[in-house]
Amino acid sequence: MWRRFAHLSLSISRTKLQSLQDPTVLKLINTFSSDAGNDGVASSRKPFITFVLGGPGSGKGTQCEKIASIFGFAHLSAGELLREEMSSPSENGELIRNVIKEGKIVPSAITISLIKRGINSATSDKILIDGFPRSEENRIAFEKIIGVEPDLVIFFECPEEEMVKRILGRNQGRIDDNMETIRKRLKVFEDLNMPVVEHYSSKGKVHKITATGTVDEIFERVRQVFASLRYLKAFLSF
Ligand SMILES: Nc1ncnc2c1ncn2[C@@H]1O[C@H](COP(=O)(O)OP(=O)(O)OP(=O)(O)O)[C@@H](O)[C@H]1O
Ligand SMILES: Nc1ccn([C@H]2C[C@H](O)[C@@H](COP(=O)(O)O)O2)c(=O)n1
Ligand SMILES: [Mg+2]
Repeated sequence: MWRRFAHLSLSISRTKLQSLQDPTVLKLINTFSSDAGNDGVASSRKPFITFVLGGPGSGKGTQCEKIASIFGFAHLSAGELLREEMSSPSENGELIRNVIKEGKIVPSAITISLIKRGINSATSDKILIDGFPRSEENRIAFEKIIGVEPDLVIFFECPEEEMVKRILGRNQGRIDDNMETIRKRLKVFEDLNMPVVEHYSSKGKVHKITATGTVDEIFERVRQVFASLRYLKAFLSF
């Protein structure tokens, strides 16, 4: 059985928590109302899963590194896992390369098997999944295969021109960091990824972060969300 990171309903009164009247805490109460576990990942623990979403170049990877180092999360970047798979002698390497170059989305079965492996080998039971799910198809497949919903969703909102500027300045030799692919990725983001954000928003799981300003200014907004989690954790002694 997975160990619940935050199984609020067992030990505390919802009314008592709501009496705190802190909007962030109230939102977080809703995020902790998830789902029964199953055998999608190693069955000894139930990780606390955060999906980190945002357009291409919105700063997901940059902020995840900071969250991981300060709050002790394991960071799994779907794009990074796919790039590693693409560069290894994998049977899916060629397919992944073509899909990434076209700015499209790799079939869910491939991405989820890489994420599942990452969750099972993570040394923390708090997991950030960066850049996933990218589509409703990704989301539905994850919930079916892994058997859980995320506890929390962080969404970085950033204007397109800022995202383009950041990607063109990234200089990491990525095959999709060129104007032709960026245009396609932006369209895929609007058409396929935004419905995922809307789905989780309707379930009260999304924390929208304004992703403009310096890395530190943005992290201060992010930090407040995760600090509230810690606060909740201390308050509840779970
Ligand atoms: N607040 C910021 N201001 C300026 N540059 C930034 C900021 N945050 C990140 N960057 C830079 O912008 C580029 C894109 O950031 P990052 O790789 O974190 O975005 P991402 O959302 O993970 O993008 P992708 O979806 O393409 O992987 C990087 O070169 C990063 O150093
Ligand atoms: N769930 C995902 C995540 C990523 N990809 C592919 C397509 C993306 O354009 C590319 C790069 O991802 P990023 O590093 O920008 O997060 O990887 C995918 O198909 N499915
Ligand atoms: Mg990234």
